[in-house]
Amino acid sequence: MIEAVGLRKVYRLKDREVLALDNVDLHVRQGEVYGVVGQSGAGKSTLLRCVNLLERPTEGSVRVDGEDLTAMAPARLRAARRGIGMVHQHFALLSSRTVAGNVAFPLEVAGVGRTARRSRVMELLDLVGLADKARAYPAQLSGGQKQRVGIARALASEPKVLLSDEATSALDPATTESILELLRELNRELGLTILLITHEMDVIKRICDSAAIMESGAVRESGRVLDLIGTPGSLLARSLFPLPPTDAPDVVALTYPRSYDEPLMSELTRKFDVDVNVLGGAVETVSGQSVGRLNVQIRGANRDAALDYLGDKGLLVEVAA
Ligand SMILES: Nc1ncnc2c1ncn2[C@@H]1O[C@H](COP(=O)(O)OP(=O)(O)OP(=O)(O)O)[C@@H](O)[C@H]1O
Repeated sequence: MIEAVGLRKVYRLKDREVLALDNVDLHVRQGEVYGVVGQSGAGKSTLLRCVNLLERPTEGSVRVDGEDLTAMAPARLRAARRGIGMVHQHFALLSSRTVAGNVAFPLEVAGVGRTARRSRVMELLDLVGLADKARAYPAQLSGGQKQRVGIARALASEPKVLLSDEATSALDPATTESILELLRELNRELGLTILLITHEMDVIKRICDSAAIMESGAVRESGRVLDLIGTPGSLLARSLFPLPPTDAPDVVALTYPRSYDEPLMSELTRKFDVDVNVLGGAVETVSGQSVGRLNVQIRGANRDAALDYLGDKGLLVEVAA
């Protein structure tokens, strides 16, 4: 759905150059929620702006829905951009227009007639749960409601792809949760492909099917979230499920890359006669699977056989050095 290949972006300043993207590839499948995560300055916003060509990459190509945006003349590019919605961190609403007026704005620009516009705006407000706020002004809304307006406006031109630039960073945790829930629903119900950037690991855990970790303009790791969690040495797994340091003896870090029906820990104690003590960690639902990482102390004469057993079951077993 989104195929970016070999993206490089160099910003030329007066006295120096900044390499914001360094040979970045991105493959976002149709109908998935894809998260790009990284610290400030990693190049996430530049990547997002290069995907809809708000920023022209210095090198590389971007295809959205099979069309090469980088090769398009300006008029065709403007038309193609209507198929890509964008949601902003600070909402970017017009304060002098009502909620309905904000959502109607892209429809007006696209030349949609008044009657069709009105019914489309009400449909969109209904979709984001704001049908009763059509006549309110942005200043009368909460942050979460403003973002719902931003999302409705982004969907006005019926895009196939939604780009989200830190859509929840300015919101409190409960509101973040409800906006993420809304994005997930829109993804499922409309088949909308969502590419989001975030600095919050929790966003990846909550709604992303796939993810990329960026650092210094480059992608360090990318793929399906569950696959990455099951990959030895994964940065994503460590970032999603950080383990507190421990100096207790005989501790192993266990990564569960999927749900298990069988009670593995009690099987260990029964089959191998070892003592098992969970010291810390977290197990959470990601893409419908219970996955996580735990620090577990395993002691007894058959410890090595017990660890092999867990490895055979598909757990990642990392023995502290
Ligand atoms: N218009 C610009 N001119 C010059 N340098 C820029 C410009 N935009 C971004 N940069 C630089 O490019 C690098 C990547 O910035 P970018 O904003 O893409 O990172 P980011 O991961 O989105 O960070 P943040 O979350 O803080 O926005 C940084 O070093 C930044 O200073």
